[in-house]
Amino acid sequence: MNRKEKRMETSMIHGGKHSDEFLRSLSMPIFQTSTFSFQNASEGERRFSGEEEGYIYTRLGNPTVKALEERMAVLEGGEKGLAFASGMAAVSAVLIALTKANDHILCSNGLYGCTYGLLTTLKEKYNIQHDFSLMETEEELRDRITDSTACLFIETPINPTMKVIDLRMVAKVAGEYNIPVVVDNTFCTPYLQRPLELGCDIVIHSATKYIGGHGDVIAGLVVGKKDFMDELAMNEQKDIGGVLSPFDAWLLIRGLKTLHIRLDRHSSSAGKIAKYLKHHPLVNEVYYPDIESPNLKGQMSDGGGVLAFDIEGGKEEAHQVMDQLKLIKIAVSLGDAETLIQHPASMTHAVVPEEERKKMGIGDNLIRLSVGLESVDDIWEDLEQALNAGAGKKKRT
Ligand code: MET
Repeated sequence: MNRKEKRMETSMIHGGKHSDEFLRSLSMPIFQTSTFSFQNASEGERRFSGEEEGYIYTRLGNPTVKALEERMAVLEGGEKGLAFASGMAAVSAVLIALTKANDHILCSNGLYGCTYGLLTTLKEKYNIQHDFSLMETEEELRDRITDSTACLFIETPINPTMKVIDLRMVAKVAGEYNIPVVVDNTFCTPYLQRPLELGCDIVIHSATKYIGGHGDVIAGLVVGKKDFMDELAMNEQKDIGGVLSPFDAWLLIRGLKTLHIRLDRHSSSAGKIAKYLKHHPLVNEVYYPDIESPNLKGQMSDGGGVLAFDIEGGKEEAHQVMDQLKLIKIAVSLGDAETLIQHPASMTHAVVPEEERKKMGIGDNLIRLSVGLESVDDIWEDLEQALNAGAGKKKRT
């Protein structure tokens, strides 16, 4: 059976490694081992030289981790996947692989705070410059590309402003200059958006979020073309060494099996909450992807589970609303069964200087919500009472 031909929901459960290899175990076994012994010294030598395939040491490869990597490659429609110890381990490995000193990285107009922090480090240490582009038109994008641009790094939807970028347009322009396009697909997962099919080159995930889905693992994933991924495995993954543990890989394999069902519910609940919020008098603006927008041409199959909104006031009012919540947890992260709320300006994006934050559209009154799997009515009841008790109290006085 050619598993690549199966539909997405089936591939989430069966894609990649065939379990027949492991005593027909239905669930992928956890190879909780640091190393693999050789039958003799010559076998060890052959494996190290690459003359013979086989496991050596878990930092260099592990069957449980490989099963996850193969499944992700199938789901993203890529040639090869690699797993990392965190989303940031994946981002840093890819950016280090694609750049050298004095290069330039062109980014979407908004990035997760730690990705921004990494770019700052690369600039300070290796003079790798970065710029932000709205990526709304071909002209503006062309203007921002320089002779030193080594890659485009894009979040879509952007964390936390939820702005979406037309990946087909970006991939077309970048292709004219032969510049690789890297997409952080964390908010969508391949179930909602497949950047490689739209012409992009490398996909990154914080698998901590929807792929894990249960708030119990920190992990990162990368999918791309075999040549690039082989280099990434041999250099940045192996030698920097931010690899995923076999147990954490197993948690992600388990998480993937229900990803489609979870995301259907996350999306439908988030869509409803976005609508309710739009009608709330104390909410100024709601940010949730408009998948019907003409430039997206069906790029996203659904809106996903994250939204953001501006309330009346600033940081103090935002914190006040959050402090009134009873069911919803104040926590950074997203994609969990639990609804999570956070204040980007003082939490996930606090490291971004205020001026830069404002340019990205992250005001002090912006709140991000990751809509969980609880009853949508309970989520809304909690949010509504918190808005009324927090911001409302302030407004009335
Ligand atoms: C350590 S801060 C945040 C974690 C995660 N990337 C988020 O956006 O919530």
